[in-house]
Amino acid sequence: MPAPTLFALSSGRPPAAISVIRISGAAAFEAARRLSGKALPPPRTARLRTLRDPAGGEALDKALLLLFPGPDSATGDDIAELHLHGGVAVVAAVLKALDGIEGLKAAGPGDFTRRAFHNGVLDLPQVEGLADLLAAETEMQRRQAMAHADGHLTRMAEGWRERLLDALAQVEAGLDFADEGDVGESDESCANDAIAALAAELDQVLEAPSGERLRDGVRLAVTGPPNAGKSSLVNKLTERDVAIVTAIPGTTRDRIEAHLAIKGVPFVAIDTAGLRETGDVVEREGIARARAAVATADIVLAMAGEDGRFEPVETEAPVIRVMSRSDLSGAPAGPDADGLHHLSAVTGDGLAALADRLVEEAGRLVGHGEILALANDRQRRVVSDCHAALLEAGAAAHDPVLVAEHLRAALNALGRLTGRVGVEDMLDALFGRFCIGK
Ligand SMILES: Nc1nc2c(ncn2[C@@H]2O[C@H](COP(=O)(O)OP(=O)(O)OP(=O)(O)O)[C@@H](O)[C@H]2O)c(=O)[nH]1
Ligand SMILES: [K+]
Ligand SMILES: [Mg+2]
Repeated sequence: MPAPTLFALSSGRPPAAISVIRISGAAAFEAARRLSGKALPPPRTARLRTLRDPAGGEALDKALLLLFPGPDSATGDDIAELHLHGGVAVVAAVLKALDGIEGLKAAGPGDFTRRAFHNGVLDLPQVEGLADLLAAETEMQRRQAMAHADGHLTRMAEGWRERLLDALAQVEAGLDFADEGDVGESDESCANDAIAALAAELDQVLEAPSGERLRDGVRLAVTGPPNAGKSSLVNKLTERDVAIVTAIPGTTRDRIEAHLAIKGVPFVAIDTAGLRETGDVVEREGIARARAAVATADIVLAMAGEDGRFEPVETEAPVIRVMSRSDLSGAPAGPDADGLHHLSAVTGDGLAALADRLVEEAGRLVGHGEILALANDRQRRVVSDCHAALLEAGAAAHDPVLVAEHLRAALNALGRLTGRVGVEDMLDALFGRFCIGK
């Protein structure tokens, strides 16, 4: 059965100056012809047309009509695009008219991208990159996502695949000629070198940060005794009033998370309850949550209390020690010889130095602006499977039959990376990340 022709509003929610409706599939051009009632414009050339309801002939809007013939289109199918006046009723009327055309069906979230995947226009890392691009909020996220949507990992994986196929061909040639003395010998040792080299390369890729943290934000927990100035600092860093600040110790009870970007690096700042002994059950729960936030943070900002003392911090994450109120203490703002950051949440002095330090610490998790090979944990898992299979192939070097088997397992892992094999179970979740009309 041929896939239905899908339509959807691809631009944002009306009212807007302009709204774009996309129709994708074998019946797209016929639907456009029925709406516009005239000869279709040449491909990729916009023409002004009066759109009419094919059912009653009523004029619905004057719109631009654009056609993108498959397979060189965003979905690989024929696509017709209608650029309408973005009024609520205009868009609703055109969508209703499309719904009335036989063979057309309203698209669900990610349906167009799913079509592009099935038509081979995009592979899985590109689809993931596209989803990340639509969600990107900071400059570093945008650059990373765009590189992946553009095929950064796809090209790397293609190179790995070719090298694996080469090695496999050499090993198999060795097997075929095994009864003819030492014909396959040199091929085999060539293959073993190639396998070792690729394993070393994948090892480096796996060692480097993956884009997971870049996507979700580096988790930055702020901890310390009551009145240390934690909430004041979080408000200052995020340039918003996210947390209540008062002179009363024990003001913050709950954990408060706020997103912010420093030099394009995404962070999630977590304000927490001040650490102290207390009989108050609510505050005690807040302090337990504070400790949990610190234990799972990527970076911890430990702030000194008003007496200048630090509470012990239990975490594996790097800890940056901060002393606030430099405006009162007169301490020079910025890091001192011990790496202790003096700053003022009132004047903002010392904040830039702290921001630089945070970006530097975050580099180990999100890189320093270079495009990361792996964008997420799924990609990391399959590359790790591929790497493990290569190590097994290396360990089995004495037995070409086993080597070939492990190389096939490595190829299978690469197939899962690009979406050529065995990924059906994760596709629904992935396409569900898109909006309708994408
Ligand atoms: N002068 C000055 N006052 C500050 C500074 N930072 C915080 N304060 C004041 O110190 C008091 C406590 O600040 P908060 O930000 O509420 O401290 P906290 O650590 O969040 O306190 P709890 O939530 O109660 O644990 C408030 O009155 C702030 O205005 C600073 O850098 N300079
Ligand atoms: K307080
Ligand atoms: Mg607070």
